[in-house]
Amino acid sequence: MNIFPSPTWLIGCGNMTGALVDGWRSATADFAPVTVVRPSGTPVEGVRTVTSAGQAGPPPRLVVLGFKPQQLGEVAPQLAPYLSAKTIVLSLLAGANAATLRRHFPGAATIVRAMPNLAVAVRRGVTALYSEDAGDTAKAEVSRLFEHLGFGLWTLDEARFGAVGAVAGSGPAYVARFIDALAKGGVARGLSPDTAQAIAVETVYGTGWLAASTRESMDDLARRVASPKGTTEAGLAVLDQDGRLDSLVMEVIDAAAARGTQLGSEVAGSDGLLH
Ligand SMILES: NC(=O)C1=CN([C@@H]2O[C@H](COP(=O)(O)OP(=O)(O)OC[C@H]3O[C@@H](n4cnc5c(N)ncnc54)[C@H](O)[C@@H]3O)[C@@H](O)[C@H]2O)C=CC1
Ligand SMILES: O=C(O)[C@@H]1CCC=N1
Repeated sequence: MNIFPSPTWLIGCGNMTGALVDGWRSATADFAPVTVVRPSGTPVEGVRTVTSAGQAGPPPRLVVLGFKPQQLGEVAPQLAPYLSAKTIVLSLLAGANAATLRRHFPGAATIVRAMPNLAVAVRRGVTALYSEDAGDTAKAEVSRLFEHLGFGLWTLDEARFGAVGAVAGSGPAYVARFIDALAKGGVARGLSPDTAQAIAVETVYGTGWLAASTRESMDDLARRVASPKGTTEAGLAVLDQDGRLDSLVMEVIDAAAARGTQLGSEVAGSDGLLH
């Protein structure tokens, strides 16, 4: 399957870009146009890997930024000379807004922000996309990359992009914590840790699948589980008391969003030119 603009460079290949590569591989993407640029040179199975942009070959049509936001100020000047007026810069960097990215890559054709989550590795990810300057062709090229990796959506503004990131980008970590808490409940009642984790994972997986299949409200789904005066109702009374789960999750999302804003300011100042 040909989904990559030619040439495509992946700058950095850690947890997130690695998850994208896993998803693309399982979707049988053809990696021939792709080069991974990573200082460590650690090979990526089936993908040409080099240690610097200077070794990557002809100027890229697409560059995926997959390093840490804090590295933007260091990496952008090394990369910018290789980008042309035909290059799409696709940034995965949390917090680095479109204006900051544009300042770092003034010569690129288009700047697109993407906020995927780790489940792209198994092609069940959620990816928010945002651009202030992408035309239809660039949007189609970027959409093609994500359409086999789960649910992707272009957001109308950067605030909504941030909102999807706060919920879905970070979401797998929060869900992992909830699974762990469920499993601990099983261990406390005598299950082995392995069994407890397996049933907690399968319960969350099955519930997500059910919810996605029926499209019913979460209230209705919970009501179908909780028999009047039954066991679940007793559990839900604790979970719902004073709306404490809602408040806790709201605090969690607020904290992540606030860190995103803070990261944005740190990164905006990292070019040494402005602010
Ligand atoms: N981990 C996640 O679930 C998500 C991460 N992101 C974003 O993805 C980006 C990467 O995050 P992770 O993969 O989690 O981090 P990571 O630490 O696992 O990977 C970072 C990669 O950058 C590479 N790198 C370091 N210095 C470099 C340089 N000078 N030039 C090129 N590459 C260099 C490293 O070799 C490493 O492969 C971040 O900007 C993050 O905000 C976005 C959505 C979700
Ligand atoms: O934690 C982070 O900063 C990145 C962005 C979303 C998920 N991981």
